[in-house]
Amino acid sequence: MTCSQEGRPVPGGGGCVEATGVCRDCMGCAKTGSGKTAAFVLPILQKLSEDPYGIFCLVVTPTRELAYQIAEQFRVLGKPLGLKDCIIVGGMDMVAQALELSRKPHVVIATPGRLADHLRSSNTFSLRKIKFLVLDEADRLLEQGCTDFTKDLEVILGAVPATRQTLLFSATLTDTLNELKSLAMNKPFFWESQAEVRTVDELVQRYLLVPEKVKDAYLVHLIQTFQDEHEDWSIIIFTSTCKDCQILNMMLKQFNFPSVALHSMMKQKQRFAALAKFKSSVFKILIATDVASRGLDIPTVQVVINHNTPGLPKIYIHRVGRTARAGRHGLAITLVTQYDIHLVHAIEEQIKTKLQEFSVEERAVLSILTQVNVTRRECEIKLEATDFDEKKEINKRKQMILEGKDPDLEAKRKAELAKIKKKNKQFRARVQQTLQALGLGESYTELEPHPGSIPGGPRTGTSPEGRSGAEPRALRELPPMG
Ligand SMILES: Nc1ncnc2c1ncn2[C@@H]1O[C@H](COP(=O)(O)OP(=O)(O)OP(=O)(O)O)[C@@H](O)[C@H]1O
Repeated sequence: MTCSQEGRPVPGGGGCVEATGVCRDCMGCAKTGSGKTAAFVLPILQKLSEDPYGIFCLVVTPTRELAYQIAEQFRVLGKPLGLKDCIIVGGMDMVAQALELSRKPHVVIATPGRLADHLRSSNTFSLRKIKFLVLDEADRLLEQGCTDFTKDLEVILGAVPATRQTLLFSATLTDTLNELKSLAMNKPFFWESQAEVRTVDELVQRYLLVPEKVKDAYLVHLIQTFQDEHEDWSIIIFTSTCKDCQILNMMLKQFNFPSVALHSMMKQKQRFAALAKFKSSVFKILIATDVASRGLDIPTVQVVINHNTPGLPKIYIHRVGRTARAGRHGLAITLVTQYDIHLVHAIEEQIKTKLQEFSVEERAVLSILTQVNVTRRECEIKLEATDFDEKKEINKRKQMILEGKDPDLEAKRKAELAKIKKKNKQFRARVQQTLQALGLGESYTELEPHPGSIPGGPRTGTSPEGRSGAEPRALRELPPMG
């Protein structure tokens, strides 16, 4: 493959070694499951074979599971070279890691937080001689989301030499291109796979319009159907929060589904164990937060279900990319409530394709509705009896302290904000009452979302029943809830 500078690949272009022999930094953007890992592992191993020493290469990646997966690829492909690697991630023994680092492995694969901790606290190893710095899922590493890596990255970038080759990879690089360019120097070579549609052709993408309150019944019905019809299929269900992930797992277990959970509030050993059980197909259902949405390569995954519609199109791209990998086929179903329709439109616009409706037997959903809702409530009560929320609070406080914030001050600010919001709400309610008393309430109630309707006109692939614009049947036929 050859390229143009900062452009798409062009025939006969110069590649990433300039005429002067100096290696240019590289930014690689290709669809999920297309083999980006091997695209950086193989050239690094080739260079390592010419001049083997440690520490030769540093790979930084956002999640611990991904670090282990990348290390596995280095091990398999680097076996003939007698490659020595070292994985530096949080949740594992820091002393053992320090010892491994001091033994000068050829390749270090790390998550930012733990590596920065080692750099701050230890002088038994050095990254001053590395030739390659790889930032896998580079856009995530630079994002300032719920986990902000920027401070740790500063420490890491301060510890690596200026003369190095930096390689940035992701399926969604383009949105953060300008920030990434500041990391990649010496006229970065930018390679982007040419395709209008940003998801793979082998992926069938569907949405299922469901009222918020009956979402779980639809989920249970979908899983039951897939289990009955395709015994060997593995399914990943993505949820928005750790708590939801935990509750859904408890709930599915109550229905005797073989499920495991993966989220950041679990101990690292439990996380690895859950993933291993799912990878080996001992458990066919993985319920996960976005900690599993990037990079994980599990060939047996046939279906991805989004229990919540992702708030950002790029999260959607990575989540659904856990299936239909390396030329295989896969199915992604996104549960969409009346409040999420604008999110679906944003996703469709980004991926340049329309999601089509997935039709289900609604009578079957209705038949399990009460049982599912009661089970969920029972699981919620069980979880409330544990210290799950308390643990979350402790973790939050720890994170704030690490970020240099005062947790008590932050709590006070949050409480004040909530007070202001409450006052605003009361004020709006009073205005609404007054308007209604004057017979002017109509224009305000129009702002409320109508369950089941899809603003933005009819969609492609609507089922023959033509649910677009109409209230879904399940919503009208719901039996009274217990
Ligand atoms: N040339 C190849 N031929 C066949 N399979 C390949 C090839 N290169 C890579 N693979 C396999 O394709 C799968 C997906 O590769 P990989 O995990 O690197 O994808 P990716 O592009 O990094 O995806 P993501 O964006 O989701 O991280 C892996 O199982 C890998 O072993």
